Amino acid sequence: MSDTPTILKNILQRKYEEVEERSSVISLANLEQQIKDQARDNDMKPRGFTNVMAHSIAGGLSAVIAEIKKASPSKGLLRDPFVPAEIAKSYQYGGASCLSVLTDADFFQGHEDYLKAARAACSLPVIRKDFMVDPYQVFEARAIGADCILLIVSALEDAQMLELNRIAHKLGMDVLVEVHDGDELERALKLDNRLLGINNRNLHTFEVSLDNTYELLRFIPDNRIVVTESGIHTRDDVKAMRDHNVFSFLVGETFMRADDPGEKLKELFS
Ligand SMILES: O=C(O)c1ccccc1NCC(=O)[C@H](O)[C@H](O)COP(=O)(O)O
Repeated sequence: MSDTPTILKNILQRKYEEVEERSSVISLANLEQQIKDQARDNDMKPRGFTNVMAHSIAGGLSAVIAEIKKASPSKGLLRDPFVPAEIAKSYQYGGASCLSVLTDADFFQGHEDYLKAARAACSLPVIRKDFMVDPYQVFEARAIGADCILLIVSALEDAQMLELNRIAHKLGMDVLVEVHDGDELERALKLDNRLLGINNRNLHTFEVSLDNTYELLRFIPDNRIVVTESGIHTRDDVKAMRDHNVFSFLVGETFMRADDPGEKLKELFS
């Protein structure tokens, strides 16, 4: 990776600072205790993110991870007013398989409370959409109720990725491993996770191209569930992906700009 500053590098730098700040307020031991205390609460048990995705696809449907994000670095403010619990209900009604909730505050105007509120308002599994660089964040994810975490290959060394993946599984969560190019894909395939995300957005330049999914697809073994991420806007985009045997989707902006996100989901996917 070059030394030129990019938005992804800025985000990652901030994440390391954030871990320092947060762990000085709530220790890792404290988080672990919270997770233990919640273990008997049925509502907090992991909801089986990957299984729900696999089940949707097996039934011939598209498995849609519907995203709840207020703003993004590339597009600015996407939705205001922004009520995560209402959006979650609307997504469930619209047929989403799972939810993705941005918890990053500085770049996406997200919050952990948004994940808690969205998850409490529906029965769908939820991925904590954030930039994971440290085990502390994985424990934090489970403590707030996340059923899955995102690991962005370009943000991590191999050893870090393995460690975060191992901790997530130990805590009963699933992992979506995200790649953008062939080198990252080669690294991602060393993990045995079923869920593999191909981001059509280059997180350094913001350029989006659905061709990215088509190009990387042929290198992915059949036992993986490929999730195409970013830049899905129309029924034609969905049809083109399905024609390429891609049945799982992560969609944010298109839903966030719609008056009724669940209706928009139906419009694109049914
Ligand atoms: O969306 C951004 O501007 C962005 C910038 C830097 C890192 C990540 C970023 N987005 C995360 C995502 O990839 C999307 O939230 C997700 O795939 C949904 O994409 P879309 O449907 O295009 O909102």
